[in-house]
Amino acid sequence: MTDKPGIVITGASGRMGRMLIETVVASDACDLVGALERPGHDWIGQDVGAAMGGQPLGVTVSDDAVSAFAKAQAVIDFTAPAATVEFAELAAQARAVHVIGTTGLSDDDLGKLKTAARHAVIVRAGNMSLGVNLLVQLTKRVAAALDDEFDIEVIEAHHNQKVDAPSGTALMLGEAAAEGRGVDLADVSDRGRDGITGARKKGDIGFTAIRGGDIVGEHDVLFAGPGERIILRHVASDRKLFAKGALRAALWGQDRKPGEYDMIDVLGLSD
Ligand SMILES: NC(=O)C1=CN([C@@H]2O[C@H](COP(=O)(O)OP(=O)(O)OC[C@H]3O[C@@H](n4cnc5c(N)ncnc54)[C@H](O)[C@@H]3O)[C@@H](O)[C@H]2O)C=CC1
Ligand SMILES: O=C(O)C1=N[C@H](C(=O)O)C[C@H](O)C1
Repeated sequence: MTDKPGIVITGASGRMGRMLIETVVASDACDLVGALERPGHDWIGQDVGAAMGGQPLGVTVSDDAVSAFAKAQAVIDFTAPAATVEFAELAAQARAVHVIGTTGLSDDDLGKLKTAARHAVIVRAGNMSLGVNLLVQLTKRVAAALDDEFDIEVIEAHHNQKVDAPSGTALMLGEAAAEGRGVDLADVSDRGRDGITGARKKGDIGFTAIRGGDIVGEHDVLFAGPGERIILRHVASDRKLFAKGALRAALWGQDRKPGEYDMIDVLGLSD
């Protein structure tokens, strides 16, 4: 036992799960106390370090969230919407900080997270990197400075295994652009053009999703105006930056009041 926060990683075998295990184990500021996978996964019952092909870490992969969360001060969760909603309730019961990187959550899912956050700290962001969260603030400022003579388009590219579109980051950027313009994204969002779409509607915020190969995550916000274009761009080339951001959020969340927070709060980037 140490007095460092104990951290549980959900979705341990996933692209982000593995990166998070490595990041937590490499940190002096916390201890890895649990690793979860979905019921039936072939990692269940194995030491997580050995399952990853390395040295044993003394943590057995389990599908028992209740027991794992009882030992944890924080849960870092990059899985899938149904799992995240279930983990939010259990993390709140255990009073563990729940850091959520999962994207593709529905409005109904978000309502359930809000309920869980009455009892515990939830830090959620569609992107945990410093660069993207700076880009969010820049997008808001540029959108506020330009009128609707400038068409706003959010273009994102990801690997061929990504299951949701637009990406969580693209939606964060779209929300920021809408906020800068003083409009509601739901009223102006234009997704998935195909066929005879008619001319672009003034004031819309468009989204385009590219999927291919092993692209980690790339986002452009395009402001296309008469005679000029502004392009704000972020390129992620290593998932480590998301894992580092998530761990920072887990440590930041210790001793905070229950509620919903995001990476703008964690990084101190609010206007
Ligand atoms: N916010 C951010 O900075 C980032 C968010 N993401 C998001 O994180 C999520 C995961 O991404 P990847 O790691 O690429 O996906 P992945 O498919 O490689 O991993 C997801 C893992 O979750 C596991 N899982 C699913 N249901 C579970 C359950 N009930 N209990 C325990 N484990 C469960 C799966 O078995 C799998 O191992 C996606 O929603 C993605 O968009 C990814 C990268 C950065
Ligand atoms: O699924 C991914 O890989 C990523 N998902 C997040 C998103 O939906 O924006 C963040 C990052 O771009 C990688």
